[in-house]
Amino acid sequence: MSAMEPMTGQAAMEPILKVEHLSMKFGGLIAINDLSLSAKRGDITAIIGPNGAGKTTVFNCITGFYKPTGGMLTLTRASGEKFLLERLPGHLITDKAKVARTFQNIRLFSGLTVLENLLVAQHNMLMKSSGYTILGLLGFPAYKRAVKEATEKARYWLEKINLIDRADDPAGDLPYGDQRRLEIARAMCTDPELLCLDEPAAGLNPRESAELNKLLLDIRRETGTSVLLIEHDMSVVMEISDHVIVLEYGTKISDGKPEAVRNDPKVIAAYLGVDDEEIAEVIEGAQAAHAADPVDAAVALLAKEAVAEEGHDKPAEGSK
Ligand SMILES: Nc1ncnc2c1ncn2[C@@H]1O[C@H](COP(=O)(O)OP(=O)(O)OP(=O)(O)O)[C@@H](O)[C@H]1O
Repeated sequence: MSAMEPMTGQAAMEPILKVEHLSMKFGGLIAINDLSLSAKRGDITAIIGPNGAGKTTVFNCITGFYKPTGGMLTLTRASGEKFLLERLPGHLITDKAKVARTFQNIRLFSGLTVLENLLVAQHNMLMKSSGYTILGLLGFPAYKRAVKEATEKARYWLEKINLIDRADDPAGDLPYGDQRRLEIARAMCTDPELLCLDEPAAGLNPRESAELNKLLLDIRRETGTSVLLIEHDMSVVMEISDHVIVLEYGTKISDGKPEAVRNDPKVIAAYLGVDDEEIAEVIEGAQAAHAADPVDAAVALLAKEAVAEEGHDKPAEGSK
């Protein structure tokens, strides 16, 4: 298969993203080990897992920042066109495969205005309409039309994220939560079919996390964009995801609906750093004791035990 392939009739039914036998090594470290997963078109799919599980590495492989050591990443657009992401240069992953991303650390142009940040995102489209010439930039009607359209699109997204009143302020002056939403708006200005968000709720307070949930659900409903999300904030993951994939040490340990994953002893064990058989036993105990939410009760009990154990291990204050 070439990096770009024409549509087939079946294609629109296929998952938007299929990752097959992905592996990524950094020297002797195996960050991703034979990982396969898929994301359904129109779904919000979350990738979760403890620190260092390999989530960002998967994103970096999908978005062309890393060339994987092995495996295949197939993006199928709604038109049926297929792209092998591991073979595409980064700029074509955005322009042709229509994948956009945000980063764990905010990467806005803080000295540019809020509106300008959204226009820069559309730079490639504007350059194309100028015919890549100075004359084009000066007078081409197509260019003028493209600038008008780009500004309209930017303003549309600023309305959506409630930042239209701050359009002319430097992006760096915005509060942190607003900058996070602006990054999402910037990604949406490239008209992605797959939006990859790396910890969009990091550093947000509960009100801002709730706003983020609403924004992502609105995006999905109004544009049909598929969302792939890395997130540690379980209030975001559990409330808006259709499908959750859990990684640990670069491999998949669970995959399913949010509720099923939340109750999976393997997942709880990975997060608490304990044995999954022990978790299963404690959950059974909580069920037998008729706890309202046996999983919550089991997690609370194990977390309490872990804290008590840690306190026990610590030398008494004042001792050397
Ligand atoms: N460029 C790199 N060079 C060397 N090792 C790397 C590189 N990128 C990631 N790693 C290693 O790969 C493993 C997975 O890292 P990754 O950042 O993908 O995990 P993560 O699940 O996103 O973690 P977190 O939740 O803390 O962001 C870690 O052991 C990390 O140190």
